[in-house]
Amino acid sequence: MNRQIVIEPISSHTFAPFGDLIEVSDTPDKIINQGQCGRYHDLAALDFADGRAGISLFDANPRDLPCRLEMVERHPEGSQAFIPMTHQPFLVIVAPDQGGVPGQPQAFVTEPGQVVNYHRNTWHGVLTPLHGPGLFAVIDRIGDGTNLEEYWFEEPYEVIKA
Ligand SMILES: NC(=O)N[C@@H](O)C(=O)O
Ligand code: NI
Repeated sequence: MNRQIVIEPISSHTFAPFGDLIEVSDTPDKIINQGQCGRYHDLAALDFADGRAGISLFDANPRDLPCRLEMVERHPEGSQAFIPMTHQPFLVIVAPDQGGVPGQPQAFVTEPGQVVNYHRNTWHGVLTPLHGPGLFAVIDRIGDGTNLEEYWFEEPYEVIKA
């Protein structure tokens, strides 16, 4: 069984089954602040069941490629957005759900400046910066319960560049 995952280009279309890929476009939705700022409005589907939205800061260790994927996780009660505080790409791993367990994982690397919002209950790898500092703002659900389901693969995958 091929346990290699080849990184593929990310686009809002390829990522759509798993979440929102957020970035500025050529034309802002609205020009504000006396013409000094473009607003790119309401770009993600946020979802926080029985809880509230929170902003946290994550300071994660950068990883080198190729890297091992030993597990994926998901948050049954809410979406989770990762907003890089640097202009650096990061690794995004997602997998479809197949009867309650993850199917074949897919790997993407964002373009600098792109933001990712995992939809509620989407299998994903943990935050994986590829360059330091691995500083991110994270918008996810604050509420009761664990809101975390982990799945450890019997055999790890190797994530490699195309
Ligand atoms: N557990 C946690 O707060 N972080 C993970 O959900 C993650 O996706 O990195
Ligand atoms: Ni997560």
